[in-house]
Amino acid sequence: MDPPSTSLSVSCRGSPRATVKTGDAPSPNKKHTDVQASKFPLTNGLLDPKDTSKAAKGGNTHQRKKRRKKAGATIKRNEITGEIFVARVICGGLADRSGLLHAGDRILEVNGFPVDGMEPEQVIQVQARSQGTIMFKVVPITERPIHNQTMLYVRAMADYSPQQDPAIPCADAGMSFRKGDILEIVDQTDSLWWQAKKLPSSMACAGLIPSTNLLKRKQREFWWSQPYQPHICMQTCRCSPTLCLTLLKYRVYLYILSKFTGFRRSMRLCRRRSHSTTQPSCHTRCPSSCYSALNCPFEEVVRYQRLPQDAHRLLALTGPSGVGVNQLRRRLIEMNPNIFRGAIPHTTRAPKAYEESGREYYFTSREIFDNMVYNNRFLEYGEHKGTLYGTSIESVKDVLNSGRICIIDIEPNAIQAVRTHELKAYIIYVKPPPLERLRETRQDSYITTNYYVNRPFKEEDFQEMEEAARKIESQYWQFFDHVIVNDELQDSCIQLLTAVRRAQDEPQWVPVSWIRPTAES
Ligand SMILES: Nc1ncnc2c1ncn2[C@@H]1O[C@H](COP(=O)(O)OP(=O)(O)OP(=O)(O)O)[C@@H](O)[C@H]1O
Repeated sequence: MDPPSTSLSVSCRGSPRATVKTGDAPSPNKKHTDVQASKFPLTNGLLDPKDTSKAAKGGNTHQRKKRRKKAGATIKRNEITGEIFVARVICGGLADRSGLLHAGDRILEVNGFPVDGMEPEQVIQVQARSQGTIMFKVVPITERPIHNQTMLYVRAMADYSPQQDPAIPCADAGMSFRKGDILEIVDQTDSLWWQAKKLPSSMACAGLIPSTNLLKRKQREFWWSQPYQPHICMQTCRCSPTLCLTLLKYRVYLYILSKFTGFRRSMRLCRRRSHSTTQPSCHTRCPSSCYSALNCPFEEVVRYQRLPQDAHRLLALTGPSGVGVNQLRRRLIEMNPNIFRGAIPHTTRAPKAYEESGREYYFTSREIFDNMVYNNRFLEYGEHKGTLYGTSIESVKDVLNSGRICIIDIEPNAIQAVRTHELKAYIIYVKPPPLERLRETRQDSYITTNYYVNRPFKEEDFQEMEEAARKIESQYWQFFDHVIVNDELQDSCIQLLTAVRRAQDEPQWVPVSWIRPTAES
């Protein structure tokens, strides 16, 4: 005897209902094309016949798109038998909420029209022409797979747009995301196409996104299709420190910031140079400059709330040269030096008469410094006029272990070095305001360049800042926990204080490896 088929009717005035009839058994899957099963309009999960008629009879495409909502299922055709199947049911959509349609169900009829042999697009047209109740006659899948879905949250490391992805089974069911977005993966049944929701979100319905494996595959294919470019970054910094440093050619700016204890002379790596150069450098501890979404298109994250007895999270400010990173850092420390501290840097230069090792700097020999570089003990380091400067992990930990909040400014390519289980850095990106606001707000400010200390800002400084910001954002946006547009300085300081409080006292998404350390982390 044939297995039973089911007629599903979805009504605008009542709950979805089902009746059982007889029909054919579904055939085994062959080659399929997914298409969004339905675009009929829904109001609170029910069909709205008025909207259906409007959408069918009139209005431009945009209006129609706006009125129509997704039914939440996609269909596919067995290319050999011509049978139409439900390809997937989108989590949270009408079909899912009704509990009546399941992936693998074979569709026999839509509103009395037999659909066998039709193209999926034709099936959709039949459905789109329907008003009010839409009736599906289906043969339910005999063995529904049991899925033990585990909750997975990820941070996207790349941008994705379903409309620009020819491989997506159904672009209408796809969900776009931008790097840095937090996604809740609600369904991983299909190893290639996951279902996800963007957080924070009020959207009931999930969207299709490529899985990690699929993205990696796509990125590998893209990478291989690119012309060969020699890559000379020495990621591990296991090279001879002297060779490494010679390659760096970094300059360091020194500012005497304050006479207060804990206020160090800032080690300023030359931002201009590092942002304008296309050569990758190896002056950071981790291979951050080579960080590639190829390795990890999604980063698994968990919600982390610092406990009162835990060390504070490191605050790391970054941004284009001249934007005001150091000014903001300095103001925060000035506000409360008992709470906020910078990390004392190491240097190979001789101490001046008034300087004391461990106060302004840790004064070390070149051999010791080289050794520290070799053992990856610096978050970042550089050379200026034959002298080496570096911020060590140990000096950051000293501040954190003293119960204070450590605030440092870093180059963007040192971000990965501070995103660790032990430092749990909260990354704040300081972004320049639009050009006209830069001109207005920086009228009485001074910039320090490679050649001048404290000269008035010029138009080219603003242009360079904008350009550097664009590059930083395109490469590192996914790592920023907070963004401050440094327009009015006073406002930015308030925003910084708020961000600092949030970082320490409110739950945040952090890499899962910080909470459940793995062998690699
Ligand atoms: N919002 C602001 N409005 C006006 N002036 C500002 C603002 N923010 C910073 N400045 C001024 O801009 C100048 C550059 O700031 P700062 O030294 O902090 O830059 P930076 O980002 O640390 O860059 P670099 O690393 O190249 O030194 C300083 O004179 C500072 O006082």
